[in-house]
Amino acid sequence: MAPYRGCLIGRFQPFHRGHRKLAEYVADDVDELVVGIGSADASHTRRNPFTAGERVMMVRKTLEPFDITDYVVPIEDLDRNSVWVSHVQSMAPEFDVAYSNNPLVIRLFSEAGIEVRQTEMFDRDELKGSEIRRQMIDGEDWRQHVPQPVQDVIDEVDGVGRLRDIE
Ligand SMILES: Nc1ncnc2c1ncn2[C@@H]1O[C@H](COP(=O)(O)OP(=O)(O)OP(=O)(O)O)[C@@H](O)[C@H]1O
Ligand SMILES: NC(=O)c1ccc[n+]([C@@H]2O[C@H](COP(=O)(O)O)[C@@H](O)[C@H]2O)c1
Repeated sequence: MAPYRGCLIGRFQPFHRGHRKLAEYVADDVDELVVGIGSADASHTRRNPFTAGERVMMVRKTLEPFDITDYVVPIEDLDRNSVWVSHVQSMAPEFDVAYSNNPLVIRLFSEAGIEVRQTEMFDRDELKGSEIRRQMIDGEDWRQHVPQPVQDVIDEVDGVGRLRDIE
């Protein structure tokens, strides 16, 4: 029988401890995990500082110790929401269920007849990409909110310097 696959889509700017807990939770639900790196074409902005490749490294290195097969697939944005789900399907391994709390993503998958599961938010006050990026810019302790392999990637690419330099 084909493995039951779940797809987790997000921008992961950066991949933080909330995302890791979410991936752990989804891994319990499915045989294989597809992680879609959304807005793959975006980088070097305050909202999307990291490239798709850098985010692939963050996710792969963090999920490495997990006992699950995972596929990490960059997915560029499109100007047309109406064909985005087909675009995702054209880039990712076939999956049975998607996981997201993003209202637009939920709406688009549901209209395409794909089951979407919403999940609990963990420590959302602290585990939030925009807040972690702000802490990086303001010199606060962002490290506690991201897994060690993600800290290593951010250090490798001088992510803090990059965020401070760009508008
Ligand atoms: N703390 C968290 N706990 C569980 N799931 C989370 C948490 N933060 C985000 N997610 C989920 O991860 C997916 C991807 O989220 P995303 O990459 O936008 O993170 P974010 O922290 O909301 O970042 P940003 O503030 O940059 O929008 C979404 O489905 C979102 O609901
Ligand atoms: N038309 C489109 O390109 C389209 C539509 C819906 C979601 N998305 C992407 O899906 C991802 C959703 O992730 P977030 O939940 O982290 O926002 C984002 O990268 C978003 O840009 C793209």
